[in-house]
Amino acid sequence: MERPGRLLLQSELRVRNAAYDVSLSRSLLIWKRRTSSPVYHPFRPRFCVPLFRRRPDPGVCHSVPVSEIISVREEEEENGSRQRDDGSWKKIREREGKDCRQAFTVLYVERCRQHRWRCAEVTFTCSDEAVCQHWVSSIREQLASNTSRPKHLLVYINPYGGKRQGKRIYEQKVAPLFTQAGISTSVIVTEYANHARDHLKMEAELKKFDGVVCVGGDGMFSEIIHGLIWRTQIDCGVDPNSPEEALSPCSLRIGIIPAGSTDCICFASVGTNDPVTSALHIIVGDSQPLDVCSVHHNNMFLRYSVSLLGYGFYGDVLSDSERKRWMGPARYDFSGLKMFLTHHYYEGTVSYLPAKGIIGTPRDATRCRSGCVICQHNGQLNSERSEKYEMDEASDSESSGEWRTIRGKFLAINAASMSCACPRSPKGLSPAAHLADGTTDLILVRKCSRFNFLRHLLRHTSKDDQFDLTFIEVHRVRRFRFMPRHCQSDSDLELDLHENSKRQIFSQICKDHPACGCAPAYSSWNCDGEILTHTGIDVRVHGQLIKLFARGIEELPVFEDLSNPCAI
Ligand SMILES: CCCCCCCCCCCCC/C=C/[C@@H](O)[C@H](CO)NC(=O)CCCCCCCCCCCCCCC
Ligand SMILES: Nc1ncnc2c1ncn2[C@@H]1O[C@H](COP(=O)(O)OP(=O)(O)OP(=O)(O)O)[C@@H](O)[C@H]1O
Ligand SMILES: [Ca+2]
Repeated sequence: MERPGRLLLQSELRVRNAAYDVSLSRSLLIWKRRTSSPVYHPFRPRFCVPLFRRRPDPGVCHSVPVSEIISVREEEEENGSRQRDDGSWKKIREREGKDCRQAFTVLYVERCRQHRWRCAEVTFTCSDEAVCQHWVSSIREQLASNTSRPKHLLVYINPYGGKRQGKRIYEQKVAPLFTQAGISTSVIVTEYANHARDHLKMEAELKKFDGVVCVGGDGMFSEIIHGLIWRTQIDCGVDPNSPEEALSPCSLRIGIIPAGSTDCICFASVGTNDPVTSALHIIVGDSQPLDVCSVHHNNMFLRYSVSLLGYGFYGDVLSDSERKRWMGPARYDFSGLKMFLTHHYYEGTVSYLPAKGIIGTPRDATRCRSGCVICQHNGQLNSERSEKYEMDEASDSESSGEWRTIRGKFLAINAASMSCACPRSPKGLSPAAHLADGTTDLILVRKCSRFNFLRHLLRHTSKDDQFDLTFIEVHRVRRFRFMPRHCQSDSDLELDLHENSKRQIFSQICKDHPACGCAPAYSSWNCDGEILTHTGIDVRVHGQLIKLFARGIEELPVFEDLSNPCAI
């Protein structure tokens, strides 16, 4: 909890019918009831907790970090009652007695269950107009001095993502909050796939904006980052296609208003997929760096990924589900069940460069949370190393034997650059993965029985460790490559040429006759919900390449906080 610091203002004001000592510093707004008898808080406390967890608030004292004030509004007097700036009537004067003539309302962030944020408000009244004015202008000054808050945003809405609610969600839940916070917007409702990406690449006047807002799902977010990363590289004179180039970080932050089917990037970086919570994180100007993987095939750029790169099971689920878009988000469950029953495995070679010198492993009990020290430490390490080791990792370390290689039969090969937590699996594919540590967790699910695979899948939804199974291995890596068996070099394939040719014939037959039960030769990659056109890929993590309007998942509040500034 922050300490209040030097006071800018201190007055006795009224909240409803009670007198409060109200103070403002650069960091906190505090209002404390002027009474000696302990009473229960008449409003909701700062954290909305269930009644059974509420405690008597000794001095009825509230504090709000100035950084979490959304806006301040003067209540205007008219015809004996007061009118809000937004026009809705509010009879404050009648309620509070004739001496209370001036009022202002502070809107601020209030935390609710499951990482949700809401906009709460408190109205202060006082008899002196000058005092009231002074309070309003002081709070506004403090808000204006916060340079991390966006003032102008470029908003892209996918009207067809998820349950096709993107436009309604933005107009009803988000736009009114932006207006209250004094944020101006330029809104584009996309008319076709890749509209947002191409607009960002070629047309958008990015200098006019402090950030980009994506209303949609993970696929829509993917469009936004492709446009923004490409544009940034061109502006910085970096070749966006080269697998060996150090990419330039994007300066504009991206806000995600979740309106898709999985919304894993929003869920894993905020802790919930709630549009109002996301809008408030944008308004207060949060910033959360994010790792981005670049994916190449034979030195040709394919795509970027920030969440899941999945071959085998998740690739097959996605390919199958694309034909069932009409089912909405339920398509993933249908195709998931189908692919689970189909139980295909795939052969290939995975090579990877383990992440050395970093803190953390994929089996840690600690989680990436707001202000994560592991992301800070490893991020710093990465930026120090990037210049020095850029070429080493691409060539020297390979020849010096740092690369490790695994050949085998796999049900799934997954790379999770973040936890990939989502409502289907609140802990995610790799629960200990970090948003911004410059690594990805490479999860190999070797061929196993359906029963064992089900055990693994089920553990994504329980407390049990999904990696604690003999057929699973997981490595934290900076870079990896995959080569499906049918693409391997002649020398590799010569070993079992006869068997291979038999398999290729079978794979054709099996595509035509899926019921025959033979595994097809290859799957496809699911890259953040998009299917890649190639199967042999080279993946490299670019630490903290982009930034979100988020702060990572907050630890649950500790109510016994002894550093409560009200106690000072
Ligand atoms: C028995 C229940 C097991 C539940 C296991 C749940 C594991 C779920 C893990 C989800 C990980 C999502 C990673 C995020 C990927 C996104 O970049 C991408 C774009 O939005 N989404 C998907 O590809 C969408 C991928 C959606 C995958 C859904 C998989 C559903 C599996 C269902 C298996 C049913 C077996 C039932 C046997 C009786
Ligand atoms: N106007 C549009 N018409 C058709 N497709 C669009 C349009 N705008 C964007 N798209 C595409 O729609 C695809 C899916 O969008 P989105 O990610 O918003 O929803 P989703 O797939 O339901 O959710 P998730 O990605 O979270 O699973 C994206 O790949 C995006 O490129
Ligand atoms: Ca990471």
